[in-house]
Amino acid sequence: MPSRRFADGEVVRGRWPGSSLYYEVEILSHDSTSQLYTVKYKDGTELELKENDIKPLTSFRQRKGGSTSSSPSRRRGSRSRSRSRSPGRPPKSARRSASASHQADIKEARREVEVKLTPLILKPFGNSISRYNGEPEHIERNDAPHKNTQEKFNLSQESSYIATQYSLRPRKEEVKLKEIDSKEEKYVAKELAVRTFEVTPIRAKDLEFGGVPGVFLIMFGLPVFLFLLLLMCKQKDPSLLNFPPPLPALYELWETRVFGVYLLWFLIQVLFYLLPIGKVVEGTPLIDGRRLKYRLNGFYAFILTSAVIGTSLFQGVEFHYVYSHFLQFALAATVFCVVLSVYLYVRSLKAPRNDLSPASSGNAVYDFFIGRELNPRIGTFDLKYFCELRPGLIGWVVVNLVMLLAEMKIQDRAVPSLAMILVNSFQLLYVVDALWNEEALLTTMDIIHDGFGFMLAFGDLVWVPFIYSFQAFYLVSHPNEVSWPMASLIIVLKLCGYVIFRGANSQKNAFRKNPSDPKLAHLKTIHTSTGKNLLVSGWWGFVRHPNYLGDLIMALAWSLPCGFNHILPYFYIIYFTMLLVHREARDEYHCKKKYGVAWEKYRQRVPYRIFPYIY
Ligand SMILES: NC(=O)C1=CN([C@@H]2O[C@H](COP(=O)(O)OP(=O)(O)OC[C@H]3O[C@@H](n4cnc5c(N)ncnc54)[C@H](OP(=O)(O)O)[C@@H]3O)[C@@H](O)[C@H]2O)C=CC1
Ligand SMILES: CC(C)CCC[C@@H](C)[C@H]1CC=C2C3=C(CC[C@@]21C)[C@@]1(C)CC[C@H](O)C(C)(C)[C@@H]1CC3
Repeated sequence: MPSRRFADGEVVRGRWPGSSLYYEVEILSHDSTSQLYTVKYKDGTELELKENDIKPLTSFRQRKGGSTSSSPSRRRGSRSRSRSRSPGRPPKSARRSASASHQADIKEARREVEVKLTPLILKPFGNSISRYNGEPEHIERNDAPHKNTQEKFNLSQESSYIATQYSLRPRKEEVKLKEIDSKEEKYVAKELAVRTFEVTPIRAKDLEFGGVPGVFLIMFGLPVFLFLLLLMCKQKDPSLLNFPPPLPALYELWETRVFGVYLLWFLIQVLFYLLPIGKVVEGTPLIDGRRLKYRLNGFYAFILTSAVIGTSLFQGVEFHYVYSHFLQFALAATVFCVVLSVYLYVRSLKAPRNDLSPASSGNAVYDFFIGRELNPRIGTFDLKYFCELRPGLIGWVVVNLVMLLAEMKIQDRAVPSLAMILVNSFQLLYVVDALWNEEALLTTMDIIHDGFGFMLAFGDLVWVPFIYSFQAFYLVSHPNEVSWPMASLIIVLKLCGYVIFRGANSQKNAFRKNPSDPKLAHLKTIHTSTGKNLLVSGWWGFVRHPNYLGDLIMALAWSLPCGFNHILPYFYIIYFTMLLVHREARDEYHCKKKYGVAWEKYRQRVPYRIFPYIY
């Protein structure tokens, strides 16, 4: 049996995941199978660390004068000393051979970070590690003056993560220091990136979606369920009490021409994605400090697609073909998604460990579903990012348009029904909003946490275009007349949902981008030991996931135009409630791990998750 180096109860220094910082931790236990130590940070956060990420207290060589207990001013003194070793001052490395200097620099950088940022340094600031995170006195107004330009701040904000980890200085000073330090920290992060970061395999108990049996069921069940729903919806009486229609044989559903049209659609979107228009931004830092670049041109892709669709309509292209072959298109998309998932899994086997998703487990079935590789790319082409917003999401709008035209044709209408117009415009607003705020996607769980595997491939390429368009599909064969007063009420509901959804998402994105944004000065925050704070007022003080609440209200407004004759058009809101309740639980789990006691405090301050006074 392999021996362990540290005993339970021993106080050591543990590396904070994703950074090079070492904090005082207590060893709680050790798992001999996974060889992981469960450690507790002073703010109560419990994490599992590898032995390599733990160091005895004695191994931390202190700077002369014992800087770990230094006062704020002395600390800054130590900063300026460290700056003298930044790339801006080459002599040291210039004196050495390239590889020797490289290695030595890494060593130096590591020692630098370890010594400079020991938690003891910050004691005089009432740091969250030495005090209960998020206590009332730590809840402060977000009213720091905004001195720096947005651009400057953005540059330093994420990359100076290391420097701000435990710092609770006045914000004014903080922002200045962030700027000064950003270059240095970037350098350190870059150098440290050469070390391989081992993705810790998560244990069976941490598997989400019901583990291996759960994901197995989802992978086989969802496509079958999709076809059943579509077939049911096509029935004259789509009551759930009716026996579900038999699934047609695969050969009846397969049409090579349809698959060709689907491929053409996909390739057009690839082409638009590759156009060198739109600004390039950096994603959130990866586990090894790197930040990937993303071009934001989703909105342009949408405009170009609209132009192509408009021209095709004008040229008399028969869009009814999509409606009359809807099941065939769903199958073509499913087949494409399966092939893509297999490709993603196979290529992930060659991916460096650094590139694996934190959600991956080491189990082949589970990883095929959740995605093994976090950001699979071919050159600069980011497969996950592309699929999340382009072929499926824009495809959804096109499918809705197809349904609108089909309704006019089948019901022999000169103009579409009010119900169809409402559904089309509501969902168009949702998609345009997503593309307009494309950058916000970079901070979602899908991009940061989940890999790219069957789950997102199927969700993005099949589920979104063929299930999210379900209301419009339903209205083609089940007309519903909506009165104007009813329509007005539904519009008000949709707008309320949208205001909450957009308000909450924009507030959080603005805060994450620039916590000193003067527009957010009135908001209260809780400090956390990671350096990122949590909003506790505004939308995020209302419930813990106000964006989900807004999204669900909008989802209800999408179903109401279909009337109350059948439950089928309400499938979306039922599914979506389940998805978001589950997603909220996943996010809660991650935030608890990330923020420890501060998250607990946030939960106390904001007790409801999604629905105020209900849940
Ligand atoms: N239409 C659809 O099918 C779907 C739509 N969505 C929508 O996508 C959007 C993004 O959703 P999702 O990625 O799940 O999650 P969120 O956008 O809600 O992001 C959750 C993260 O926000 C941060 N956070 C949580 N609480 C606070 C707080 N009080 N103050 C500041 N930051 C906080 C945390 O990350 P950190 O602290 O690390 O920044 C947390 O992990 C939502 O609007 C959702 O409705 C999602 C799924 C499906
Ligand atoms: C069926 C599967 C088990 C689950 C599939 C889930 C996916 C359909 C969703 C997961 C997260 C999504 C997001 C959006 C669409 C649905 C999926 C892919 C989103 C692009 C919709 C538009 C929003 O404005 C958004 C915030 C950009 C969404 C991001 C998450």
